[in-house]
Amino acid sequence: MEITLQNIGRRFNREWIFRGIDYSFNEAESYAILGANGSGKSTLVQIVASNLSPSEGNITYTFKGEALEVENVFKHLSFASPYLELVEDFTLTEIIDFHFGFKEYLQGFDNKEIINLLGFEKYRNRCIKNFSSGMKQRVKLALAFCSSSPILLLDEPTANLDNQGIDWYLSLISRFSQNRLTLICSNQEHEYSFCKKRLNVQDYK
Ligand SMILES: Nc1ncnc2c1ncn2[C@@H]1O[C@H](COP(=O)(O)OP(=O)(O)OP(=O)(O)O)[C@@H](O)[C@H]1O
Repeated sequence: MEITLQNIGRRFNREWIFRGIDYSFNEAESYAILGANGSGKSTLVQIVASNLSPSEGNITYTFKGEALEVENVFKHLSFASPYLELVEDFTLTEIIDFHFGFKEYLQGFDNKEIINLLGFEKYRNRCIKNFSSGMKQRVKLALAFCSSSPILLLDEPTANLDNQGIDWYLSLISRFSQNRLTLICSNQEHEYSFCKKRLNVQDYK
């Protein structure tokens, strides 16, 4: 999967958040999207995910050498962010089944293996609404990691995680970002230190 941004800009009302982004995200590489609070990292990743339209410019997706229609992009990406809501009335095991009603499992994973990866065996029948914010964040990451998709988008991946949770993320990110185009929105070095490529949205004010 390759994603090309041509002269991308986004404004809310009259305020331009960024303009003139020309950039290519190449297959199976890892990118950090950097910038201060409010600089537009989440806005950019929402545009890349095709959840938000750019106010100007073009974005193109190439999958296996062929152009991909914008309306089909969602099928090829996994996304985790603190502002993404989980269905609170589901138990852990139900939410995994629900998620994988729409997505395919990464090879070698199923409901049980994801619960093992989370280390949440004793919480399998607990409702998501009774999970702590850090536990929910781990679930969001595990669902994204274990979905078979060529694009992995993580916005503030260690938000709400304690030191143990951060270590859990760090122990997994290299493995799950391998062979997929990975974008990490962050201003915390530990979250993206493995990314060789960096795009700072503040360079496009
Ligand atoms: N729907 C919206 N309507 C109006 N303004 C918005 C909207 N969404 C975002 N903004 C504004 O766009 C700017 C960029 O927000 P964004 O969330 O992309 O920043 P960020 O770099 O991800 O910030 P943070 O590091 O705090 O998460 C901010 O000024 C924000 O208030």
